[in-house]
Amino acid sequence: MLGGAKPLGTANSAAKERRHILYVDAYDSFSNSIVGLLEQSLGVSVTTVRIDDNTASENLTTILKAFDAVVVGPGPGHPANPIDVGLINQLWNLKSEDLLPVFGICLGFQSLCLAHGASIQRLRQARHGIVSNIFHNRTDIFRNIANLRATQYHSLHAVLEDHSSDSAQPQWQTNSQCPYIQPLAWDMEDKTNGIILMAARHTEKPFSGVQFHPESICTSKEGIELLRRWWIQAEEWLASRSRVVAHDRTTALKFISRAAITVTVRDRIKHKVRDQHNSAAPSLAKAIQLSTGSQNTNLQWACHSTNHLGPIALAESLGLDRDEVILLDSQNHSMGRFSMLGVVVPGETMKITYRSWDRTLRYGTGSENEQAVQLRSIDQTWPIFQEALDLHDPNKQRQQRDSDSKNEDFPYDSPFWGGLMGYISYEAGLETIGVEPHESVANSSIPDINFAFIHRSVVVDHATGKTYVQSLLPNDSSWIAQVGQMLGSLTQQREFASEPRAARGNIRELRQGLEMEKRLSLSQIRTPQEQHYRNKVLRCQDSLAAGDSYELCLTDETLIEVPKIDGKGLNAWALYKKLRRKNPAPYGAYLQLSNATVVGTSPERFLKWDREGNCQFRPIKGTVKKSPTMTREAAHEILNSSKEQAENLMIVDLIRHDLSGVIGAERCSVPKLMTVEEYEHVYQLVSVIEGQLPKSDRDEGPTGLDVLKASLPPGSMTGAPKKRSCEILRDIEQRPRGIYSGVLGYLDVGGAGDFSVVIRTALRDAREFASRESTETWRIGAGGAVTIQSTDEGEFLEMETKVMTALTAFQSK
Ligand SMILES: C=C(O[C@@H]1C=C(C(=O)O)C=C[C@H]1O)C(=O)O
Ligand SMILES: NC(=O)CC[C@H](N)C(=O)O
Repeated sequence: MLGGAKPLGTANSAAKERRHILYVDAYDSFSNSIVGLLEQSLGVSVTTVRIDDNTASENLTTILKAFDAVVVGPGPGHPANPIDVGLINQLWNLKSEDLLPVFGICLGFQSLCLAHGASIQRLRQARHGIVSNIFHNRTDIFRNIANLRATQYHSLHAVLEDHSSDSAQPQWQTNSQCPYIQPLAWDMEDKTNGIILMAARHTEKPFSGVQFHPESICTSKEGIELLRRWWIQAEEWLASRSRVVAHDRTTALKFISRAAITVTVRDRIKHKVRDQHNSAAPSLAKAIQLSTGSQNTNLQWACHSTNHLGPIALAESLGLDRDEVILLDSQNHSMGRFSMLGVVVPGETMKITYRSWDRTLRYGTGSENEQAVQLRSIDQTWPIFQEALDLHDPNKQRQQRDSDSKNEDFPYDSPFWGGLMGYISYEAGLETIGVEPHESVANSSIPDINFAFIHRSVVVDHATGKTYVQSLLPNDSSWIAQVGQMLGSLTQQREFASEPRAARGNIRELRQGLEMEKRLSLSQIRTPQEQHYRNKVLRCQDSLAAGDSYELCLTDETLIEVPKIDGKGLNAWALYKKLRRKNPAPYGAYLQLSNATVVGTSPERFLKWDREGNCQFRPIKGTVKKSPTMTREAAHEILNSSKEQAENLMIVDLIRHDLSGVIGAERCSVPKLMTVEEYEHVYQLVSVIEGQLPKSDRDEGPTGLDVLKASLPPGSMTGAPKKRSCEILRDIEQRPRGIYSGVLGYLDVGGAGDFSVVIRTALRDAREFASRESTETWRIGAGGAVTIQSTDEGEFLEMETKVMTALTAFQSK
């Protein structure tokens, strides 16, 4: 595993001017981790440039004058394809006076070999997320390196001598086909592929590289050592040439697109301030605040011991099940602690939606006062949300009011005090990474961001049996008292369950249930057609074999047509109650908001952060269906196989990259790598990636929302590298995913947040519902990660297993 990397020669280099490395990013999902590793272990400063930055490409030699060395990163595609490597090719032809050390990783390494006579061929079986021993002769960058185990993510490999690739003997000398490329390491363990070139150097120029990934969480710490060896060599070369680096870097930086430069946290902060000046954020955030009729927000709250009263009974007693509402329901599951009810007050609660398709932000407390604002891009929405949260932050408000009331306490054990609740769709995520959605998204009326600003909330702590009733509205103590009374009587009722009341409740429930079952017995379920799905799996594998992706999370949609009776549809609340019974999960969700109905039981946390800035991702990758013959031990064995572990590892590395891009790689850790968790119908392989936001004022440093927006769409639903994988999936799936594959949760005014991945969830579109007379349509998305080791049949069965977890609610008894 990758340990904490210490800067090289700290004492000496502190006195010296920091060296500068230019990192060339080929749109990989591991780049930020590489940048972090370089900064940490070499004590250098890194600037990123993208392969397709035209201005940078035109001015590359000027840019290079401000750098000591270049690292060319991994990426999707083929080194012979100009689009996949962009400006990388220019590096191999630098004039002698412009020459500088270049280190290539994976695609960058292949490009180096290709430019010097090697042929690039497909592996017989691609190696994605595979960890193996690297065989080397302890020279050059491998000097003093003993056992190096390293992760590989490649479909292609460099062949230095055609016709001898089946040779079982590693070569260490140059050959006539590649007279300048000297091999330095090989993979000797792969029976299918034979020996594979793992590292090489140029014999005359300061170019070298590796085929594996030094930054992967599963690469041993010798990976860092190797980079240090390269760096020692690079510095020696620089000293021998007396190469002078331009001190004034402004000219060079002028030619690099700013979108790519912002890798370090420090740069991000500067950008953030600029973003906010540009946007319409302050006025919209103010409008949200003024919708309450007051400039001031106060957090009022009460805490009750409710003896483990669930949020369902509570919602029903408050009549919330009949209208718009958001319930985040952890069901007292071993993996979840809190349940929360966001109260949507008809005509009063501010709803904020954004559609990626037409880039329109809408907000208002009802359709009659809804405002529409045309935005340039989704980037402009985040400062609005952040500003609205900040305006309502009770701690900030208190500081502004008077500094003497510091002892006034807030319910710190409650993770949500109020704020934004709702979801962000998959297509909204696509917009954040610059991927066009499938064109049919234009037909959907479901917003891509769908939030309500929740002033009134109830939070149940299942661990302590306490319930918090909270309001951010001015003078709302009577509501708090009223809910308190309700809680009191519900708790009492449960303790001394008076027969007649319980019976009455049961009769209503029974009637509701019977009616639902009758409709469901008449419903039609259309699951994806097996052969179609299997063909799509094979198409995914074609892309994997070509080197365009390392893993693709393929998905499809199951449609359930339910007959309407007297124009009325299925009772979504009753459906949710049935689903949570059939498939208990820590991220149960019921949401009825702005044209969307969500009924879900997701097992997967996307991202949570607390008010102290501790962030946590919990990606799931690796699924085994439970059955009478599938014992826990057997499931463990399957989930420990190379196929499942590779699948999970790729996503862990991808999420480390996403998180590192915001908080810096040195703040990220992986406390849990590939542990098996048991759910109602499946075993899952789960990892935990954590990070700490830098301690700074929220106005300056990155916030949890910054981490969220930089990590969309969720990596476990895309595959890696994210951008190219999403493009491939769009073309294969031929449909928008909508809310499925998005994230759902809350942004708390106190600074916390928690979002699940929207899976194992049924969805209904209110406009579509209204447009049809006799039936309504529910949709359940499901899929799974396709890797080179998948079988099309296995993937189809896995998709079916996942659909079933949510489909159980639609099956009539
Ligand atoms: C795609 C789904 O699930 C995702 C894929 C998983 C996998 O490939 O094992 C596991 C959990 C989710 O991240 C789904 O449930 O529809
Ligand atoms: N990780 C990489 O850079 C992969 C390089 C290339 N696309 C391959 O698959 O071989």
